[in-house]
Amino acid sequence: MSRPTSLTPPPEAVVPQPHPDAPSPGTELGEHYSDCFGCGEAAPGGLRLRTRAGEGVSVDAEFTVTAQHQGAPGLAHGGLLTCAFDEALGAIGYMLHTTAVTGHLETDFRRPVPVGSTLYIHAWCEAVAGRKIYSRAVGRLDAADGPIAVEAAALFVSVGLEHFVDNGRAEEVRRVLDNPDLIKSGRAFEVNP
Ligand SMILES: CCCCCCCCCCCCCCCC(=O)SCCNC(=O)CCNC(=O)[C@H](O)C(C)(C)COP(=O)(O)OP(=O)(O)OC[C@H]1O[C@@H](n2cnc3c(N)ncnc32)[C@H](O)[C@@H]1OP(=O)(O)O
Repeated sequence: MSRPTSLTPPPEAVVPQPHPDAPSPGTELGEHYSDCFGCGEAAPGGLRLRTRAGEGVSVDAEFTVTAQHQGAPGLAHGGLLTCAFDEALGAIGYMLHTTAVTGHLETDFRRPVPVGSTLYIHAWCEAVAGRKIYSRAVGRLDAADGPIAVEAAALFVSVGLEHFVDNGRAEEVRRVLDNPDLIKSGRAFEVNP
């Protein structure tokens, strides 16, 4: 048996079912916040991840690597690839109807990801223990059944709206509270000032 880590679900963890109000498989999840670097349309140079609800507690996402995402010439920066996985893994919260933030995230880079390629990410929840959500993801090059380029494992922690209101910079928080449309509706996040 391998050594337990912070990514090892505790014995009391359960395999979750999708929330009864979770979006059905194939539903486009859209951006969760217009300025989000991972999914927002308004974020300059952002990843613009496109995410759909998957089967069970899972999501599928696509990320096309542009010249703005380079680390080495013509190759994606590893940190930005990790960002794409953070975003996809975070979207699992929609399937559980909770808002969760990353506590711990590990990424394994298996092959280089060239500019112009599209990473097909499948992310799923393995277990939930109280507020702790244990998830994994795999990213394949240029097709849903393409070669594996990146794998990730994460622990997310469910938080309330106050996490964002209390910790975010006041001007952005105020802007969102004044215009809840900036946080997309029809998702797990409800902004009720
Ligand atoms: C204006 C309104 C707008 C609203 C708009 C909403 C927008 C919705 C946006 C969503 C966004 C998603 C975007 C992508 C995902 C990010 O990128 S999120 C950004 C990156 N992550 C962060 O900034 C999180 C920073 N960390 C924290 O805030 C706090 O450490 C946490 C994670 C909330 C936990 O703190 P806490 O709530 O005080 O809870 P705590 O008791 O410490 O931990 C709870 C449990 O988790 C365990 N745990 C916590 N961290 C770890 C860790 N790193 N390793 C192992 N175990 C851990 C603890 O041991 C504990 O276990 P138990 O004792 O229950 O067994």
